[in-house]
Amino acid sequence: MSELSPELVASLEAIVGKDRVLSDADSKAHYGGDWTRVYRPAPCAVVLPGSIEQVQEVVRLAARENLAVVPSGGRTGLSAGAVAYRGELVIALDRLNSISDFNPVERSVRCGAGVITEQLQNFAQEQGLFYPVDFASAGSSQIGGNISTNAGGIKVIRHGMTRDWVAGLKLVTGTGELLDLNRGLMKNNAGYDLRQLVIGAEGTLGIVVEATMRLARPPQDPVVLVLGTPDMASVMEVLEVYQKRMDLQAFEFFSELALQKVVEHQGLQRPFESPTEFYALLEFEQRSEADMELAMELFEHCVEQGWVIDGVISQSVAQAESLWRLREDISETIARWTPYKNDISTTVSKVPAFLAEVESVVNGAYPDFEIVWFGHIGDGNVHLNVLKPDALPKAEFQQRCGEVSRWVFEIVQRYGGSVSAEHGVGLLKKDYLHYSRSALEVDLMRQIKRAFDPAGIMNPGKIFDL
Ligand SMILES: O=C(O)CC[C@@H](O)C(=O)O
Ligand SMILES: [Zn+2]
Repeated sequence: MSELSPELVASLEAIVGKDRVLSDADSKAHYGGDWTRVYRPAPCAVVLPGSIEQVQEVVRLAARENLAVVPSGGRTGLSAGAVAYRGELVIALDRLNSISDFNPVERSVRCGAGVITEQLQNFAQEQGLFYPVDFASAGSSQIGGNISTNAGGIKVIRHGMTRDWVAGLKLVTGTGELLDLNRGLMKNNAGYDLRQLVIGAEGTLGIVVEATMRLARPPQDPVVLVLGTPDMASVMEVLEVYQKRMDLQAFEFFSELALQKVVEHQGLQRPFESPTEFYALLEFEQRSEADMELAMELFEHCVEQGWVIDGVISQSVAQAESLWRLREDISETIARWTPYKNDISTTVSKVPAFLAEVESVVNGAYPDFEIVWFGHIGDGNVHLNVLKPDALPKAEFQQRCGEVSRWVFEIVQRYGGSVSAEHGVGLLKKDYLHYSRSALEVDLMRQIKRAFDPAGIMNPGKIFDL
């Protein structure tokens, strides 16, 4: 359905208010898409409910009318999980953006689905606490969307994914009922943990409307090291050496090409003069002088072994932040080349062999394309971005990369890895799901979806087809 009938518009307006149903072209393009930029947004309309009850009423109406809905948060997703591409109704959660019920004993806080990640991070800081899930899009992404994609980011090695911080959540199912899952309990073995099913379900089971999020103690003075390494195998040696002796907050990596792009387009300084194939970025807490001494001792050991060629260590919080930009700004910087994205993972110990195989396949397959490597190597997760040459039409580029993807995913499958480590499946990785999940698993997912959403109206076509 590309346009809503006047009767449906009137029914929706009666629920959410007259100016909260949008059907102009700009609003449809804005709320109907995400950062994937592969699919053209084509919703029938956008509604902005102001309460949980209104979300329920809109979903009940949609179920009666057999109208598909797409929940929309900060729309920073990279797998088209929040793209309305075939006349769906977009339900944008922006107005459910209040933070309440802070509980210092539990170290938890209640967030509407539309609370921006950074808003929660700032709130935690005001209470002397810390919300540790962090990534470059934290200024736009919303808690409901983070939960629906189980967002990861740059501190997973230390603090885990969004899943680890959700103490409870409320979900509006495909029939418009409200589930209150786990209610903030630390221990609750009374049956299946439906909360965990909803986390990462990409809106296919219902709409997350509220969550109780846990907070952590803030880390002490963060120190950042950027180390230049001759190859990927050395990056992994460095990881092993540091992890054996220190509790790392982060262990990220990026290639020389990624660094060149970021330095050129963001006006940043190189960390040091000598270029190396790859760079590792480590963060640790400095609790005492001994931490710094240990970090330096390990650095010297890595240099002696030939795993590190050069390095820099932050001397202030400001310097730590500017070193982080070398890694965090990569995704946004390369967006101008409409890259073909892979977000693949395997278990950490298999990473060196896994990456060697992936590297040889992509280098052979894309002799004429620029390939940018970066990611959360300490979690076994790399982002492999292939940049589109300006002269090549988008469709042809996507098709060529899609063919190579199959070879990459065959390697992923052999290594028992994942075709989507943190960005989700959405529309973008749907055809490749079987490389990571068995037919039985996908069939069980379908049955679970039917139980939550019998009419099949919740973000249909995402992850798998019914
Ligand atoms: O753009 C990408 O491929 C990755 C984006 C994000 O997950 C990151 O780690 O920066
Ligand atoms: Zn990432």
